[in-house]
Amino acid sequence: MQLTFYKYQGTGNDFVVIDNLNGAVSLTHEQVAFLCDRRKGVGADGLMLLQKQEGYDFEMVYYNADGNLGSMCGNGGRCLVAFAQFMGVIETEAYFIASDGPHRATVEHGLVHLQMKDVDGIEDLEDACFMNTGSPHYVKTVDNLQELDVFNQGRAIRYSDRFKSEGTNVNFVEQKADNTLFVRTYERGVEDETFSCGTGVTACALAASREGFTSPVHIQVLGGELQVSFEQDGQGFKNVFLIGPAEQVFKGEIVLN
Ligand SMILES: N[C@H](CCC[C@H](N)C(=O)O)C(=O)O
Repeated sequence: MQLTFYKYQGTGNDFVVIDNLNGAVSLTHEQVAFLCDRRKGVGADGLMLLQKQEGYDFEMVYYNADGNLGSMCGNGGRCLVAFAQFMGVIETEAYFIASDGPHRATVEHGLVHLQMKDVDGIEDLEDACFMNTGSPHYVKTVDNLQELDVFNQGRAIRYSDRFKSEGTNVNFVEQKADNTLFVRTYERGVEDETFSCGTGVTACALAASREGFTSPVHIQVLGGELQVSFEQDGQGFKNVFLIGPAEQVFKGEIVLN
């Protein structure tokens, strides 16, 4: 089968994106893993299908690079909104359904503002915290993040007794001046450090709000800059938005076996 695909990236988190508005595309686990393989396929941190869904502008189907259906992906969501706009499915506002429920988004001055799910609360761990922002996130504050071995330290936490069966994404955060965080993330399903993780930086911003950081929090990641705005709601948070760029890189065709 010859498959037309698009490549998108949002702050260096990159995705194979496929138009499945006619419902004709159905990919196996192996085909998704092949398309995301950086040596044998196209190469990406994840793969998304743009699909029709009644009551919504579209449906986001997200797979991790390992070929498994994933939970919510914040950067992917922003990229799929940009793709839906490119395809003429939306103009500047979107209401779509993803694995963690409905999402609203707007495109303003080239940036996608994506509403994330409300977060009920933050679980405190011994020297870190844990929450679900659509995907599970462990958040640990560190010094000198540039020098940290994110791969090995992140992997050790992801495969620790508490997390090994379900997995978790692991974020390391350095607090900077001017309401800014520097974040590096080990991603479950990619099983490596990625250049940016949208649900991850969202978790880091909400965690930092407990230490005086205010909305919008500015976040630096290896692949660029993001912002997270939110409102406190008791122990939780509502009106959480992930704001950043989403760019089409290229379009191609690939033969699938
Ligand atoms: N890169 C994504 C997270 C993907 C989630 C996935 N790695 C998982 O939890 O299995 C983001 O921008 O939010």
